[in-house]
Amino acid sequence: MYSIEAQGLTKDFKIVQSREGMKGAFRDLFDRQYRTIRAVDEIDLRINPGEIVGYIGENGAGKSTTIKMLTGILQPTSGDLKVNGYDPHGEREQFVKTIGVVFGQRSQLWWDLAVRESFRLLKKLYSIPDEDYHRHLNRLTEVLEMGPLLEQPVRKLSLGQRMRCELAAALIHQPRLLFLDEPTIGLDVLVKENIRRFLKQINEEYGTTILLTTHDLSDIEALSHRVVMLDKGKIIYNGGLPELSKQWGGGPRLYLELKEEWALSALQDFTKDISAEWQHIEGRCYRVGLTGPDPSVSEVLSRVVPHASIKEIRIEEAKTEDIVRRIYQEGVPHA
Ligand SMILES: Nc1ncnc2c1ncn2[C@@H]1O[C@H](COP(=O)(O)OP(=O)(O)OP(=O)(O)O)[C@@H](O)[C@H]1O
Repeated sequence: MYSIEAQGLTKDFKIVQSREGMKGAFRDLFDRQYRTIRAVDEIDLRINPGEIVGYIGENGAGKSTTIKMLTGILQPTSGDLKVNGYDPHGEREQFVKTIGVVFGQRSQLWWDLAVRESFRLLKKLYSIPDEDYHRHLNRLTEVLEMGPLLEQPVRKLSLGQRMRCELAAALIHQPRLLFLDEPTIGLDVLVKENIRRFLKQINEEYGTTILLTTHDLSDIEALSHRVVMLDKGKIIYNGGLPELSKQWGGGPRLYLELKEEWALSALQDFTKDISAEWQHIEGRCYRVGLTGPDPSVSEVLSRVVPHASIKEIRIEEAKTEDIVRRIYQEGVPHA
């Protein structure tokens, strides 16, 4: 059984379309016009138990809407959906016991209560047996180093401390599937690192499936086995991160500092029969993108060396962030 199995999953929102001017506003009062926005457009998605999948996309791509359907908050307009074997919206009561949710911006802890009291309430809510609760809470307290935080009211916690408690709250009932929305937003590097280590640990130890939505690609790089990229409600990439770099990274780039400044057109001339993209950085510094399958660094150098003297050479691998930004900007050509 898949943790998540969606087929043709779609969500439309009907929104009121306002007419212009005073007259329009007046007409709107009596005769409303609606427009439909397709936020999620027939997506097919299968996630196996134990996978960590990064769900990425630009603002407005439809990530939150998908997560809301997967967690049962929103009812899909059409399509088939099973999460942990349940229809998330239709069988909400049993279903929520099998998932954990952390939304970076929202808290599921009670602001004025001590952290331990919030956990007690969750124990009741999920009907967790005493023994399981204590064993699991002790383990979470140890791994997330929450000991000194348990008696403090939530409102007194720092963001990093609160996020650790949020994670514990989402996992207290040992869900098989964890949804994380921007789990490291606003956290400093050290806390981010700890949280990522913890997530890896629970994934390995308990086989918890994790679906992670984030704008911070280093979260994805550190954690995900697979990345699913959404654009205008459609999945445009579903695969590994290294493959993404290989497919759209444009290969390595060559950084050259020449002894003299050359006109870009002259340098382009040297390599005009191979797919090398020249860029003038500043002064005597240039960057050459090796985009096609054929050109190699040595090929480019062999064209340049007879004409121009080189002061410094560096090979730069394309960064995931740059690749993803490029895909967002240019789209996936053969999606
Ligand atoms: N309740 C709603 N009513 C009308 N339109 C909505 C509603 N929720 C989302 N939308 C629209 O659906 C589209 C997808 O929004 P969604 O919030 O799912 O994107 P997102 O990828 O999560 O973006 P972000 O990264 O900014 O959170 C957007 O065009 C948004 O304006």
